[in-house]
Amino acid sequence: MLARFLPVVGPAAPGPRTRPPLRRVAFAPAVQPRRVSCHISRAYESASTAQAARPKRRSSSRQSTPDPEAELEPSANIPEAELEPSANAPEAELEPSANTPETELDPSANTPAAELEPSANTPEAGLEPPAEGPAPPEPARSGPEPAQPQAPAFTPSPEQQRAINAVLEGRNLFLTGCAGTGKSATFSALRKELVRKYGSKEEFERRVAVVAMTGLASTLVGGVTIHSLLKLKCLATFEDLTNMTQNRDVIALLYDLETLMVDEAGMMSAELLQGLDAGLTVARMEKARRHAQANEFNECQWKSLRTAAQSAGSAGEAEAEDELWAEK
Ligand SMILES: Nc1ncnc2c1ncn2[C@@H]1O[C@H](COP(=O)(O)OP(=O)(O)OP(=O)(O)O)[C@@H](O)[C@H]1O
Repeated sequence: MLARFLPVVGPAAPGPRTRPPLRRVAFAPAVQPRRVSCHISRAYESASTAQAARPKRRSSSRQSTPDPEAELEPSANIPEAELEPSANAPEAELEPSANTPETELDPSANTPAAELEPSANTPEAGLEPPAEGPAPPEPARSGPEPAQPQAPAFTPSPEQQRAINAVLEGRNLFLTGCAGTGKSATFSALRKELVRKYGSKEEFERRVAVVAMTGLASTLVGGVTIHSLLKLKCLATFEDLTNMTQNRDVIALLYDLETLMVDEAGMMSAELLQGLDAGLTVARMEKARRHAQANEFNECQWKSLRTAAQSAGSAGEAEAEDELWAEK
């Protein structure tokens, strides 16, 4: 097998056999991309662990259960029939007239198992039956609601903060890193920072577009798919992309855009990237054209004002304006 990887350099040279050095194939890119790494804090771990281990509500009414594991996860270890004492018996044993088909039974006697036992807080149904009498005291509910463990506020690591600052300063950023290094967390933190920067949701949506390559990913990052943003079909052809740059709605949308956040940008095809670039270029050109038009408009206004002043006979004012005009 090793021979397959030895470089073939021609016929073997006579003389002492020296093993040529093996060539190393480097898979790492020439330019090492900036990586974002993070350290999951202890507080975060303990919070999530506490949430996972939090016993379910009904375990309070089953404190006499000897098995501690069963107390934590009753549904995992105990069959559903054993959860309620009255449910131990099969349905046929619950009612003397069990042989009768269910449809023919008295409704009160033929209630399904979940309805028979109002106290059966089955997790599947999650039913809270109407209280038919005075409710038994429940120590867990009588006091104040126990505080739910919450995930601690996200504190970006220095690397993550550097990435966020770069975008806030208006620089282009390509964020990459291994799985679980905190890219998505940085993405969300950056989104929050931009919402804070623009003050309102409307302004944020006008200035920032958050897109992803798939519908699910776009939902997770609180954005839309890039195809939806650019009004493209799923499998956009080159012609579609060209048409997109002439779509006034799309250009109007890109016109005000200051930041484009793309999740999983590596999934973007070269054509799509090119189309996006073309759309943004057209939008920028349109902006420059309108700006120039606005300046022209100002000049026109200035001229008409000057003409109006002259016709009004205020020669002094007109001369002053002439001087100003000459300065311009
Ligand atoms: N600064 C931080 N402090 C505490 N926890 C963090 C921090 N950054 C990331 N995490 C946590 O690390 C875990 C992985 O982060 P994240 O999902 O953002 O990684 P990722 O690089 O996007 O991973 P993947 O490439 O698999 O999507 C998450 O549980 C996240 O909450």
